[in-house]
Amino acid sequence: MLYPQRFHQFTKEHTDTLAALLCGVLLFFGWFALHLGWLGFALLLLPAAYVIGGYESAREGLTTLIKEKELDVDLLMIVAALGAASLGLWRGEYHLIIDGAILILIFAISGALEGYAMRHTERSIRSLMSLTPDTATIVNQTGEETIAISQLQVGDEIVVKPGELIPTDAVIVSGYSTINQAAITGESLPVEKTVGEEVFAGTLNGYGALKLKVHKPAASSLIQRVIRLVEQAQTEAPPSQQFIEVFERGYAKIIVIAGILLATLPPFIWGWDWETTIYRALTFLVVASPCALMAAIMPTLLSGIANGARQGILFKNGAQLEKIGKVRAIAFDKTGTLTTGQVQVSQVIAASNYTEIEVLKTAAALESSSEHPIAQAIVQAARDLNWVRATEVQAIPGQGVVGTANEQQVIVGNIAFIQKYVNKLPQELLEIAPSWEDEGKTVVWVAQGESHGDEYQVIGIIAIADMIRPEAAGTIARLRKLGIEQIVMITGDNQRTAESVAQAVGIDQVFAELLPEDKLDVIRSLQHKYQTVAMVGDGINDAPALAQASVGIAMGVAGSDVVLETADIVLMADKLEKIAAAMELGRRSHRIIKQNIVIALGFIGLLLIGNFLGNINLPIGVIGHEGSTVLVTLSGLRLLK
Ligand SMILES: Nc1ncnc2c1ncn2[C@@H]1O[C@H](COP(=O)(O)OP(=O)(O)OP(=O)(O)O)[C@@H](O)[C@H]1O
Ligand SMILES: [Cu+]
Repeated sequence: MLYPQRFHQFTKEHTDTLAALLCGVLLFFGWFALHLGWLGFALLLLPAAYVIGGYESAREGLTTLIKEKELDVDLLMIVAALGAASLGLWRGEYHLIIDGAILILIFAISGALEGYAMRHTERSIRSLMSLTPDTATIVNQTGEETIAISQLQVGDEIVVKPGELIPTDAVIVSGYSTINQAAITGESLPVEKTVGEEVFAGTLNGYGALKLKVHKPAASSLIQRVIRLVEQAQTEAPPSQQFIEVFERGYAKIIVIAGILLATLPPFIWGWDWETTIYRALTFLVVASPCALMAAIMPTLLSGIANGARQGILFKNGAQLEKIGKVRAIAFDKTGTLTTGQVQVSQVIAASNYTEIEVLKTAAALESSSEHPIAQAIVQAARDLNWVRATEVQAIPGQGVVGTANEQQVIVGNIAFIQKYVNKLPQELLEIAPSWEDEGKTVVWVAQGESHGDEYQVIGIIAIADMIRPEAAGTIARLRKLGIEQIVMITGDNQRTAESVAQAVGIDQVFAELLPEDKLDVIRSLQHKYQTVAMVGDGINDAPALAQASVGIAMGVAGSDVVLETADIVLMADKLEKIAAAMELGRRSHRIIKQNIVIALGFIGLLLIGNFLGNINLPIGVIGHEGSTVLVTLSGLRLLK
């Protein structure tokens, strides 16, 4: 049964192409028959060409007319073609029927082309989905069993053999392997993954056998969410397209009114004969229609989205593709964006009377309840020491955590946070901290005191080191080359650390020690000056700023869900240099759209003048009009490359 089903799919996908083809063949034989003088035969073939080529647009046009009481341009085309045919029949000038059929044919071709652009986009994204297997091998008491993905439950354990596709998002519980994540990131270099790390549905397992634990329902796996996002992208028209659509509807009405006037008045005013009058009115209807203008934007943007998806750049809608090309200022978060965010404890120094072990243990007791990367680094460093998880832990975003451990009130966080509790910081630590910060490290202070007492004491400081992304400096330089006027860093971390990183990557303006809402203010003030501002971030603390920015860009897919939802563009490949690629793509699409609009308006203007001066006949009008529509569509498809 595979073959008929495939055939069915094939025909479904290609109906408009087939219709155009069939229309062309019928038209050709109709024209031939007419030349041989077989009138009856021609009058059989040509109407068939009309029906097959025009059916789809007529149906759509009539639906819009009836349901929304709006005129669309497609309907005008059909009316013009039918008008030509009627005129031909009435006057016995059968070549007019051919002219109308040519109109329908080229119209069908441009529709097929547009459909092709749509499907191509969809396919680039669907190809992600087709990569996920339908079944998974689950391990239970009775051994291994193959079940459908839809039956997987959270908590199930599954095995994935070398060379197999990962069936659903899950966490590795045993084994080690290299995984090709190209399906979601566009990056074919395999990444190493081991126990505790997350693997994604649709990615390809390398040489290691893995045992995984399912930690979220298959339907909410990353790839499914991405597919949903893209489906949304296709249904939401960007503002420029919306504008064109509103314009179209108003314009279509004007054309109809003008067309009716042109078809009725000239015989009375200038004494034209009826045939010339109607012929010119029909030509007017065709050449004045804004088909080419309609095709100027969407195919281009869809092609751009498809192109981005292939490179691991996910545009959530076409508007963002247009916008990122216009960005004049860009703000980067530090941790996890300019740096890898895989932070590590590099040094620990205890205050007098305490030991380094105590500092780490105390900090870990609290940080084990925090999600912050710093927290994870501290817990990791203290993994071989035995400590008891603190109680009453409270995380204060952008500052630190407080809680109770060993019957003591403990505070872990940055210096400003600690100073709220401790009056006098140890002099020797105050001297060391800045030198760490100058190396780009973050200093975490740990203090403790009697519960409910007010005597807190610093017990030590911990240096947290992060690695600057190797591609960061290159990306900043490339953005400067692209003419971005302002590049800033905004971070919750302290000024010295921030400046050290900024200097290393070539950013000269730094806003440090910001709370999440302060980041938002910085974006606002940048927008005031530069209008279109992009923000690049990865953490929850960046979400407000990402939402405020004209273009919010999220790094990587492993980030938090909030960020994935808030951002307009997701760099799935987790590579900074994709920002420059996204901008170039945005600018190219902007350029192509502008060219398209100029071409479209140019053709409409020329043809209108030609028609008015009376030296254009219907076939030339049709070819000029529909030809420019096809030209503009094809020009948009350039962006696929
Ligand atoms: N759980 C925590 N443990 C220790 N310190 C913390 C914790 N959470 C926040 N801090 C302190 O607050 C500062 C700001 O944190 P925030 O999460 O806003 O930004 P960040 O992760 O340092 O950097 P960025 O804003 O560049 O992503 C941190 O640099 C750290 O000093
Ligand atoms: Cu048209």
